[in-house]
Amino acid sequence: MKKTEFLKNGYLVRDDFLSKEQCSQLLNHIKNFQNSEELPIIYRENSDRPLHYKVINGLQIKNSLQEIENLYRDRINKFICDISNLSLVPLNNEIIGANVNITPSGGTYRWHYDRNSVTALIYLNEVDGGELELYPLYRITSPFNKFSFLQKALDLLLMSKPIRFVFGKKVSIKPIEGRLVVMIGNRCLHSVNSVIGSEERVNVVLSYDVLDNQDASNDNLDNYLYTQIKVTSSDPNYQKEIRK
Ligand SMILES: O=C(O)CCC(=O)C(=O)O
Ligand SMILES: [Fe+2]
Repeated sequence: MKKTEFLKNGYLVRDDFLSKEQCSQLLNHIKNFQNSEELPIIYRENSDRPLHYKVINGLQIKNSLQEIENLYRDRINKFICDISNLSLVPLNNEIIGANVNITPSGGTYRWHYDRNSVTALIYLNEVDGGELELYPLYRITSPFNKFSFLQKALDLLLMSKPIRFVFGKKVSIKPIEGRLVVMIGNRCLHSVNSVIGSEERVNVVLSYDVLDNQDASNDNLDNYLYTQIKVTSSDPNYQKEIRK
């Protein structure tokens, strides 16, 4: 099958995917949700850029934010299958499948690869700073994926600032109301730059995978991303054993 533009580039940006009205309606629902349930600030120190945000997880979305659940299972799912020619489906793991990231002033998201293959991001408001920074198709994957330590070593090497600077080609994407970004999340190194000003940056994160790659379970990473629980691993994206 012919490789689509999206697969060749590793990412795609589509402006006005949601209208201003749709964005403000979603923002309102998210605000109401935050008034009914206080979200903890997650702060995970990191040598380069910390993870500093609040998150509404997939179960909370399923129970309280039906429009986002519908976007996840319907419109966006169709869109990403069209642009990739792949049979992509929502994740079995409902907590991590659909999220809303809320990044406060000064907040950032650490450099990482996603554990699923395709990720769609919808920005609901425009803020200063808070750019999505990405290195398209930057990851070198080890053919020996049983040895996760090798992959971890490769990833950490390529992630380091000087190597990124010399070998990487960084793309910076401003968060703008209604803008959709789709990327091959497990091949594009990405991160969120510091949010400037007082307004929180709010965006929807929808994760998909192919049917036979649905075991994204990693309790340590879930605790790291969704709770304030102390975690021991230096980088919880990597487990001692990779479960494939
Ligand atoms: O908020 C963004 O722009 C990116 C978030 C992200 O990479 C993630 O939640 O995995
Ligand atoms: Fe990500």
